[in-house]
Amino acid sequence: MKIMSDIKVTKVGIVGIGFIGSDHLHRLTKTIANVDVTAVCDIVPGKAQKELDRQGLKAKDYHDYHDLVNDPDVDVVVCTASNEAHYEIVMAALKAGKFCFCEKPLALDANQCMDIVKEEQKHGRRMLQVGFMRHYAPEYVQMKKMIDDGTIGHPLMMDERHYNQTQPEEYDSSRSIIETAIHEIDLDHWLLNDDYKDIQVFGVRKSKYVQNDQIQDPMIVMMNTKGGVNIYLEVYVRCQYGYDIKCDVIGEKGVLELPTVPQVATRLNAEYSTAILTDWKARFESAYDIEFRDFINHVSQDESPVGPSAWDGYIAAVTADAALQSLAHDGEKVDLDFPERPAFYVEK
Ligand SMILES: NC(=O)C1=CN([C@@H]2O[C@H](COP(=O)(O)OP(=O)(O)OC[C@H]3O[C@@H](n4cnc5c(N)ncnc54)[C@H](O)[C@@H]3O)[C@@H](O)[C@H]2O)C=CC1
Ligand SMILES: O=C1[C@@H](O)[C@H](O)[C@@H](O)[C@H](O)[C@H]1O
Repeated sequence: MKIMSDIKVTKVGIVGIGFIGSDHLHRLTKTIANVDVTAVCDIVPGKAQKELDRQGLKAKDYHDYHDLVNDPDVDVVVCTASNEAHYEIVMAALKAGKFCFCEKPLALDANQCMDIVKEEQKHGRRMLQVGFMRHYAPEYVQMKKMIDDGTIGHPLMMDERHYNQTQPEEYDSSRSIIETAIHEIDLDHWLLNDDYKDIQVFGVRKSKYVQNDQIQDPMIVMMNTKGGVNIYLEVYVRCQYGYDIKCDVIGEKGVLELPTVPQVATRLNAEYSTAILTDWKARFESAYDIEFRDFINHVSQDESPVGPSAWDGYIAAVTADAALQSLAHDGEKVDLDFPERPAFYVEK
């Protein structure tokens, strides 16, 4: 007797095969069930094919994302290209009527994000998810639940750190905000169930490891929420020693502390030590896995994705635009005001 399976294989095309594109390619072919990566694309000739070969995979290799987006063998577009290419790739995917997963930031600024929001709404249902994977990290999910439960009373302050070991030489202040701090910008109001009231961004003494004058590194981001919570975030993208993410939520009765990834501690030669990770791949591995499982589960059934939305991408971009404005004006406080979340983007 032949057993019929109703499990549908989702045909995915990935645009941008750099650091995270390669990682998601591996994830979608080796970790997430019922996915066929039918096509890849990178603007640099040969780059995507080299990665396919390295991972022992076969897929169509395009150099122009339009060809991938319009390929009938691609049902879902995953955009892992550089920030400046997100807008055009996402718009093309939406215009072609395809579900789309776009890495953060959704686009370069709030205007571009609003265009995407409007394009998505033409479909009458959500078609897009943004790669704010921390919403899926079990430790942040637990923190949110404890904040909602009132475990520490009302949150009063947040104390955060977003340190990268290093970044490419051309990394500038704008990227520190729209590519690095954007994670906390997106995450904190979600954790707190609150909206931002204002933001301030300023530099401190520069690290000697900063080679260009286009970046302020480290920089301090401060936000106040409408509910009166003060958020303090250090962004330091060339800290040299490792990848270090801190998130303390200080409440009326206690403190919630984000755990670091479990590492075996060593007691040896009169020393007690634990390793610190060096990049986001290992630090948020389970979050990326859960995120893609959820996204694929929905779109494979022709259902809208339910993870971070284009509206979340837009809210983050409005905040990031204000952050850049503050940095350009020596850390002046910039007020924030957001339009009401449209019904289209309210969770059902
Ligand atoms: N959620 C997360 O934790 C992470 C998200 N990201 C995001 O993913 C994106 C990519 O980051 P990385 O992989 O680190 O950068 P990368 O520079 O290593 O890779 C980007 C790739 O996109 C390609 N590309 C650029 N424009 C293109 C176009 N028009 N068509 C096709 N390919 C194009 C580049 O040639 C490059 O290979 C960024 O937007 C970044 O913010 C990156 C790392 C972690
Ligand atoms: O999203 C990411 C990168 O694009 C970004 O460049 C890093 O700073 C972040 O830590 C990482 O999570």
